[in-house]
Order: sequence, then C-alpha cells, then structure tokens
Amino acid sequence: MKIGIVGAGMVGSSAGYALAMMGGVSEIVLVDRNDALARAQAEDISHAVPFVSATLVRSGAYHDLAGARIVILAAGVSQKPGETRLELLERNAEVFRKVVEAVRNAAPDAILLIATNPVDIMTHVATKLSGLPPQRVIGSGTILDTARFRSLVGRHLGISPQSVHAYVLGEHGDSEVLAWSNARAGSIGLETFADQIGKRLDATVRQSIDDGVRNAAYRIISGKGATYYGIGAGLARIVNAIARDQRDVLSVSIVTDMVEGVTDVALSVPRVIGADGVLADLFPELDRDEQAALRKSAMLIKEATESLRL
Ligand SMILES: NC(=O)C1=CN([C@@H]2O[C@H](COP(=O)(O)OP(=O)(O)OC[C@H]3O[C@@H](n4cnc5c(N)ncnc54)[C@H](O)[C@@H]3O)[C@@H](O)[C@H]2O)C=CC1
Ligand SMILES: CC(=O)C(=O)O
Repeated sequence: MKIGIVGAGMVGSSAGYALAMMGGVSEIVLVDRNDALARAQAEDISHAVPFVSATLVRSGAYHDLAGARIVILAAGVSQKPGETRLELLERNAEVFRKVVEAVRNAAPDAILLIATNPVDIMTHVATKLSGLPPQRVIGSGTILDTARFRSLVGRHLGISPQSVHAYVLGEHGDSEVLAWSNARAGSIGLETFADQIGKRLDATVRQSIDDGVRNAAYRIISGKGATYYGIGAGLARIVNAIARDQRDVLSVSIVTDMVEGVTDVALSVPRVIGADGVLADLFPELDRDEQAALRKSAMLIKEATESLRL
C-alpha cells in the first residue's frame, strides 16, 4: 500500500519513520513546499529501512501521490513556546486551501489523515474543502492524549499502558476531557484496581495525571521546540488500522452530527477504524462532570470553526 505525507517537517518525517519501522506499507512519498527538505528526510528514513522492512521511501511532487490509499497532512505552522494550538488556525487554514485541492487532484480515492493543528478544526476544514464523506477525513484528534493518559496511569499503577483502557475525548487541546469514570485496567475499574494493589488514586493523583496529559505539549515544546515522536507513532498506528482493516477502536476526530447536543462538530470519541476509514462512532457513558466538560469542549471547537466562515 502506498502512503503519501504532505509536510515533511518534524511530524511528517516522524510519521514516515514510524511507518517504515512498523512495516506493512510498500511505499511512502514525502511532499513539501521545501523540496530539498522532503528529499533529505526521505533519504534519511530510507537508510533505516534495511534494518527492518522493505518499504520504498522517496520524495516527490503532488502528482507522485497518485494511487496513494492514505495521505497524511502535516503541513503548516506549529506552536512556538507558550502559543496555543488554536492560535495557529488562520495560518493553517490558508495552507490547507492550497494543499487539500492539490492532494484531491492527485489522489482522489485517498483517505485523508490530518495532523496539522488545531487538528479538530483542520479536520473540519479538510472535510469541507475535499467534499469527501467525514468517515474518510480523519484527524489524529486525541490519539496522542489518550496515549499520554494510558502511559501516566500505567506508570502510576505499575502496569503496561496497553493494559490501561482509557480515553481522552473532545478537543485535542486545552479543553480536552480525560474520561476517568469509565477507565479500566484489564477489565477492572481503575479505582478498584488501584485498591486491590494498594495504590492511591485520589484527587491529587488524578490532578497530577490530568496536568501531565493536558500540558504535555507545552512542556515538550518549551524544552525542545516541538513534539513529534508521539504523534508520528500515533499516525502510523491509524494508518495500520486502515491498511490492515484492523477495526481498532481509537480516539480520533471526524466531523460528527451531534455530540452532547452540539451539532456538526469535529472532535474525538472512540471510533472503529478499518479499510474504509471510520466504520462506527462510540459514545462512552460519562459522569455528569465529564458530560458537561465534553459539551464545553464541543462548543469551543464549534465556535472556532464558525469563525472561519467555511
Ligand atoms: N495532531 C497532533 O497531535 C500534533 C500536531 N502537530 C502539528 O503538526 C503540524 C506540523 O508540525 P511540525 O512538523 O513540527 O512543523 P514543521 O515546521 O517541522 O513542518 C511543517 C512543514 O510543513 C511545510 N509546509 C508549510 N506550508 C506548506 C504548503 N503550503 N505545502 C507543503 N508544505 C508546506 C513546511 O515546509 C514544513 O516542512 C503543526 O501544525 C503542529 O502543530 C504537532 C504535534 C502533534
Ligand atoms: C503539539 C501537539 O499538538 C501535541 O504534542 O499534543
């Protein structure tokens, strides 16, 4: 399977690297308005390939995306230290006005996988500009926040993150909602699990995990300028779910008819992902505070989306 990546900066190249390491795709084409960067990234990643897979990694122009089953969009500006994701909106919407049309002309059958921030609204923008059904325009949404949540809970409980079943819902951004009330370790509610192994999971611990998840990007950006390994692996995971028709349940963002009374809004809930993109949306049972927080998150995204007058 051929995969395109538009935007060969830190996120696009990390996704290309993670995909090459996971194997399972035959060809990766990197496109960037900076041709020299795309060429250099492709060459560098291709030198890692002989250690693990046989994926052909190259750079190209938009027409080289012909036949791609999935195109990842990671083009645009990223946050400076202290800047929010929402502050990138106008500039990245402008980038998408050119990029989405070029991708659609070159690869009309491709599923679009959006990483550019603010990712929920950029997913809405790409859905409108492409004319594709929402199920085929997938934002990485809170896949990364969910990984951060599982990682911190796993560390606290002393178990692997894969044994933690917990999701972050809503915006990939400051208003995101950590769904504690239905989180599980193995098949056991988190609190019961923590009790059984003699660990605390009180308000202080939860607050510290919440901060660890919600403010991760700010901390990493202030330390090294950008985040990319986590999202690179997350994007590769979504590509694999589509490429292998795995029907994985992942928290990703698509334009959704209704969430907590808010209509036509792109945000994350757990969704089943397979060969045709999103196959089903899942709405977990939440407690009242989580429901209210999810509604607030949805309203914030909706307002910011409407400000663009798409
Ligand atoms: N969804 C998520 O969880 C995450 C999203 N991001 C977002 O991903 C985006 C990319 O971040 P980085 O890779 O760190 O930035 P970067 O600056 O390293 O790379 C962006 C690339 O986009 C290219 N580009 C800009 N305009 C273009 C156009 N019109 N056509 C083709 N290429 C164009 C640039 O030349 C550059 O190489 C940002 O919006 C960032 O906020 C970053 C981390 C996590
Ligand atoms: C930058 C960003 O969106 C993140 O690391 O969560």
